[in-house]
Amino acid sequence: MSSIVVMGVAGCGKSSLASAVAAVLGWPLIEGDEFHAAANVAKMRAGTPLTDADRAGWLDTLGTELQRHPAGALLTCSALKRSYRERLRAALPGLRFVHLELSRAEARRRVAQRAGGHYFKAELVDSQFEILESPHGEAGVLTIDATLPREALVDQVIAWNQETRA
Ligand SMILES: Nc1ncnc2c1ncn2[C@@H]1O[C@H](COP(=O)(O)OP(=O)(O)OP(=O)(O)O)[C@@H](O)[C@H]1O
Ligand SMILES: O=C(O)[C@H](O)[C@@H](O)[C@H](O)[C@H](O)CO
Repeated sequence: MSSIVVMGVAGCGKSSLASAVAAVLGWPLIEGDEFHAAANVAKMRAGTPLTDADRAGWLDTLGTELQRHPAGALLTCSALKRSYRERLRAALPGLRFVHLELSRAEARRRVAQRAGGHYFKAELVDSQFEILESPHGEAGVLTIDATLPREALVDQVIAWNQETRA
């Protein structure tokens, strides 16, 4: 089992890191945000955080996507709660997670800067931190400082992948 989920709050750099790692490894990239139901996107656009029930179907869809790539894939998914990660692990036992750790202030700054037409608004950032359960201590987890330059993040993930790949 080799797939990796790049997780963390909005703005932590999941897409940026996962696409770079996918390119190095030659693995497909699954952009989790592309699989939200339209109702979820509308909710976030309106500034309302998603609930566990809103995320359940989304996580199941992502589990199915992971199963379609048995040779390994990179998935971006906030995966903020332990129960969300367990739901993904249920689809793919042994799934590994890279947690991009970022302060609330920096997450707010990045999301506000990106704002434009993006559906995820800066005022939703607090709600991400309110439910975040650190994956520290769970099996198959690498936690990294999301403020490092992207090249340093990529190097850490590539080295860890080699050490931990089954
Ligand atoms: N290592 C980094 N250092 C500084 N800025 C970064 C880094 N990685 C990403 N960024 C910037 O942070 C912002 C968010 O990046 P990105 O879209 O990759 O995050 P994300 O976690 O996928 O966000 P979301 O889940 O909200 O889509 C972008 O403006 C990006 O340029
Ligand atoms: O679980 C969630 O609340 C969502 O996945 C969010 O994290 C957003 O989709 C994403 O960050 C948008 O930029």
